[in-house]
Amino acid sequence: MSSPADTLPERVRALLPETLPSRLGVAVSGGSDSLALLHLLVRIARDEDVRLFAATVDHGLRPDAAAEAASVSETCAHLGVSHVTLKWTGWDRSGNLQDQARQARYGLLRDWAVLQDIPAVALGHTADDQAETVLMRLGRASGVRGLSGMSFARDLDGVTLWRPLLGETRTALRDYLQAEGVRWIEDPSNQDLRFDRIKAREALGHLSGLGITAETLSRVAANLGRANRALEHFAQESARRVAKEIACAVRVDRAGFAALPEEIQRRLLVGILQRISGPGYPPRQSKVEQVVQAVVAGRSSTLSGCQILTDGNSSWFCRELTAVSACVARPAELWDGRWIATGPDTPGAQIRTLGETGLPQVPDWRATGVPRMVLMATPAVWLGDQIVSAPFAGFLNGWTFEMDPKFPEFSASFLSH
Ligand SMILES: Nc1ncnc2c1ncn2[C@@H]1O[C@H](COP(=O)(O)OP(=O)(O)OP(=O)(O)O)[C@@H](O)[C@H]1O
Repeated sequence: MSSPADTLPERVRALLPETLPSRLGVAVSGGSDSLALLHLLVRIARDEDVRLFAATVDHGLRPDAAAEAASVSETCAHLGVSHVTLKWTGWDRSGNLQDQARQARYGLLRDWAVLQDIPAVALGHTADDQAETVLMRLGRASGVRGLSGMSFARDLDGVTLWRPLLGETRTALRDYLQAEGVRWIEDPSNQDLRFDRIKAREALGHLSGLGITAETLSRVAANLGRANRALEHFAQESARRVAKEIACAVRVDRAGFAALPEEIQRRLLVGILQRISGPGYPPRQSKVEQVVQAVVAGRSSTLSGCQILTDGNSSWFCRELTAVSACVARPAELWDGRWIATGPDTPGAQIRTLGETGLPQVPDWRATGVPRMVLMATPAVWLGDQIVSAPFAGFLNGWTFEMDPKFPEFSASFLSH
């Protein structure tokens, strides 16, 4: 890290996959990091017959933003890289502006990439960003996953994000730009101490006496990233042994679960909850601990729109009936954001929970071996008050339900995305 600027291109190339896609995106704000990334990728793309596409998001929040985007556009034209400015106009003047702007930025970049048939977009996060992330997460008492910081690659709804500068310090990148005679834009919000990231940057400057620097903290992140991958692997293997997906629910063998280390129990629980009620913010640590205890002790509980029921040696994780009882969809529409029904053309058919009134219409539901509460929260096909099909309760009548293929398979729920 912080090694000489003249070997920077080789170091960055070595981090990227061996074969690059023929169309590669790069997100350029105009600051030193992403501008260095642009220049480095131009060199790489030229050597490897890759077409580079750059995008700048104009959040419309600072008077200079449009001029900055125009300056990036000019630089790109000079380098022979096609460039677009993506404008964000969506702020409703409520909520956390930084957070909304960031989410909007990723959304715009993702949609642009999909539209342009660009499978991967490179971002200019550096070792300094990584160190600041780790420092901020220390303040939130994060665990192994959080302290692993940002990963090199991540999926953003079908587009891969790469961070090839994570091993480089901002100083090394600025040295490189200076050597190349490139000028960058200083973002004034980088001085704004209202932002935690800027506070972390400031604090980092006072910790070097303890050997805590951008380099060491980003190495800590890399070490913990490796540990995290090992834990994910173990969690995935454990899930295969003690958990099984049945009828929109997950059945967990309580004895197997109780024998697992606490960290793995927690990871299993969070993965299962997100599998059942869809991705979202992970539940709070204290809540997760309570539910782990409840499963081990055989008590029922609820969390994140899921119901956890005990049935002999098993715990069942299913949708909480009240969380889905108002969900109504037509066949071919997503039910509860995830399930799609396919069956014979039935005008007027609706997808609703099987519920208390539907279950008695399915005489053989007990043959499934699935608890009543679990089945009641599953989707069924209705025509008025009549059940047409309840596949999870064993009454198919020509219908099936499948999870939207955009969701990964169950065992992938325990891996970071
Ligand atoms: N306005 C922008 N337009 C295009 N790309 C941007 C813009 N802002 C940031 N980026 C991209 O994101 C990278 C990281 O910048 P920054 O740390 O400000 O982003 P962030 O999205 O807030 O990061 P994080 O993912 O940690 O929240 C930049 O190097 C650049 O590649």
